[in-house]
Amino acid sequence: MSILLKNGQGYVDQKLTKLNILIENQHITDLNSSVTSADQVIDLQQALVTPGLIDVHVHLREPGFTNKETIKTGSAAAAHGGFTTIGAMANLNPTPDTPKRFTNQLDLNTKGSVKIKQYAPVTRDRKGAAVVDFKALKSVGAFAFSDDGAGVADSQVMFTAMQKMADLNMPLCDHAQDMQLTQGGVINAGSAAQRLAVPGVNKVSETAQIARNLVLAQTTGVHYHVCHVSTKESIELIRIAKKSGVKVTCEVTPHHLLLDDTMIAQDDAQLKMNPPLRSAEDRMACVAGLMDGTIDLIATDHAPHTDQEKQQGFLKSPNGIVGSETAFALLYTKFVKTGIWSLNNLIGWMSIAPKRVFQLTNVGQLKQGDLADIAVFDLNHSEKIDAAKFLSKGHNSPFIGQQVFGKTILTLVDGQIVYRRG
Ligand SMILES: NC(=O)N[C@@H](CC(=O)O)C(=O)O
Ligand SMILES: [Zn+2]
Repeated sequence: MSILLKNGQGYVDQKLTKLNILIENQHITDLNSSVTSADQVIDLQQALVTPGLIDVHVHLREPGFTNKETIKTGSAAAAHGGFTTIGAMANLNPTPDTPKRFTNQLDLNTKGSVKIKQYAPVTRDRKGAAVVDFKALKSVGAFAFSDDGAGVADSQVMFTAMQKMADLNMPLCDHAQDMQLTQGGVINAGSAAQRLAVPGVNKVSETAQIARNLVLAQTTGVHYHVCHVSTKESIELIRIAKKSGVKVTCEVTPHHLLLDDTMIAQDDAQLKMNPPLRSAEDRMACVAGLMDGTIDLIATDHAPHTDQEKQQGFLKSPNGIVGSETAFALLYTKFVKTGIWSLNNLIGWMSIAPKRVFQLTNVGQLKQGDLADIAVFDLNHSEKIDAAKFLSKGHNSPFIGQQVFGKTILTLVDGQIVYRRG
């Protein structure tokens, strides 16, 4: 089976180039082929071709919470967003915390239409008490470890985990949050929380946890990756740590780049997530952190919940918003179309950097000979974000109704079409 993607354009060696991509046996055999026929020929009409996007922070919810999402719907949503590889978090039921459970999880994950890299938790059942058998879980395919959804509270547990992971050369991905300092807050502690009279989450709950973990990471030499960084002070600490040689990397979500708590007008749980939307100053620090290299990559933290759950307001709703199907278009429209970032920057943060930071294998990056993991975007037309078009079960997005450029036209995984715009 061969596919010819003709009349595209994309970045090859940092230069925008015309592309006629020939795909044979799952691989890109030529980026600028002169052949005119293939089993399937698709005219891209000058659309943008990128390496398949990579999202290292996704919640797929299966098993345990399939009313919110399944592996099938979550991976279809990823493909709809141009993602060809995703990192699936371990806050599932059962938690994939033993080799047997982990192997069962990998079996379930084969239902997905994109490549799923599976996280294992740091502690048994993500309870923060006993560490898992890292070596055994690595040997059955864990690509990284995270208790995401909760921070690892106990310093000794974190220290032990980091020591063991350093020996195994595995990344520890930290949902950095001190639950005692969080004190039942539901949105950022600040003017919106005051105005709406709801309990606030003080930003020190994140920053203090990162400070402790950076010290432990420096001592152990582990690759310490901070998930969804959100405060100016956290970013400043990471900047200093990087300069002093700590092996630290971090990610930021689209929503922490696009939204802040000054935009919270009323009690609306589509704006409730963890970490919460911070101040305008924090948001600007996230943008600056990406641009100066302190923040390594963008990850969505796609966290689907049911409509019913999200209709309960700030006090009762669960944390989280969906992100897979809107990330590229929103960021392209807000930052690239306005000239703040180059297209190359955005592709770097959404594909090249995640592959490099996590040393992902079996992932193609738009090079001759690579696996054909490819996304194609329409940069010339704008559309309203419409929840009825989501392939995710979750509709919990604060971006519904926004007019965006950069909708996905086509996504291929190993040369197979996994999404095509109708
Ligand atoms: N990021 C979120 O707001 N929610 C995550 C878990 C979490 O990190 O709290 C979820 O699994 O729903
Ligand atoms: Zn998290």
